[in-house]
Amino acid sequence: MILQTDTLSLTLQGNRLLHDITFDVRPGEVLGLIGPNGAGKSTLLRVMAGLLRPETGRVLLDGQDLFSMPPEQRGRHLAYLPQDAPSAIGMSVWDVVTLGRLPHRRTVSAEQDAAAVQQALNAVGMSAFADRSSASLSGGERARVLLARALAVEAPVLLVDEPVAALDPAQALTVMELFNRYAAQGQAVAVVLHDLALAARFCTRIAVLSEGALVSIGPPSDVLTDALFADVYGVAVRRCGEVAVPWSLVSRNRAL
Ligand SMILES: Nc1ncnc2c1ncn2[C@@H]1O[C@H](COP(=O)(O)OP(=O)(O)OP(=O)(O)O)[C@@H](O)[C@H]1O
Repeated sequence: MILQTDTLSLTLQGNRLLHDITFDVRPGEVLGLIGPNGAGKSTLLRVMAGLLRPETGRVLLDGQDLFSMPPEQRGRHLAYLPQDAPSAIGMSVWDVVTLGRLPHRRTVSAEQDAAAVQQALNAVGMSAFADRSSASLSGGERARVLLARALAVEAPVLLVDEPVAALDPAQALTVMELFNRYAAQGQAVAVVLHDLALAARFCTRIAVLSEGALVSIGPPSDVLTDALFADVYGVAVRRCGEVAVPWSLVSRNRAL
């Protein structure tokens, strides 16, 4: 399924959070959403997930307006991992991941639900933790369980907000490889990232948000230019092979 935004704009409490955003997330791709703190990435993802209505513009899923879809249908088509998912105190890991099956209520068998939960736990390497209380997990373990909850939806479109922020380098690579595998199976993945080396390596295309506007979109090598780093982040980079490493502040005032 293809998820498109059409001239989205949103102002909340006098702040213009999104301005005239038109782009799409296509089946078979991992689209990286990057940009400075406060650029509007999470807000955009929430609108794309149908959780926040845009002031103007539309979100279309295979051409159908997302906000006119019954919530359970929308929930089966779109899986969303928020940046700050609350901890489910007292629930087991298995039960937390099972929450991802709620949109399928009464449409599939209990065995199918259990198989999806098991597969999601396997995918993030957390099946050995199934019976543990979610309250007892480390930060990185909790992040992987919450990702498993989104994977358990088995949705054709996956929207994930900073899924690797709490992960060590090996786990971060594992998760990015997982997104590439999902995309190779035909799913559309949109992922908010701050790690630009991971974005360059694993994303099919990168969309750059700055101050609520989409300032660039395309393949990583076209988008991640020295000018982009200077203009959007206020940093100069050093290049180590294909990887651009933030190296110095172009303007200390701008970057702060
Ligand atoms: N309900 C709201 N009312 C007013 N302003 C808001 C609201 N929600 C978010 N904002 C503001 O909108 C801007 C964008 O927030 P958002 O969380 O989308 O940024 P982000 O790009 O995801 O940032 P980060 O990289 O720090 O997570 C921020 O300046 C934030 O303070």
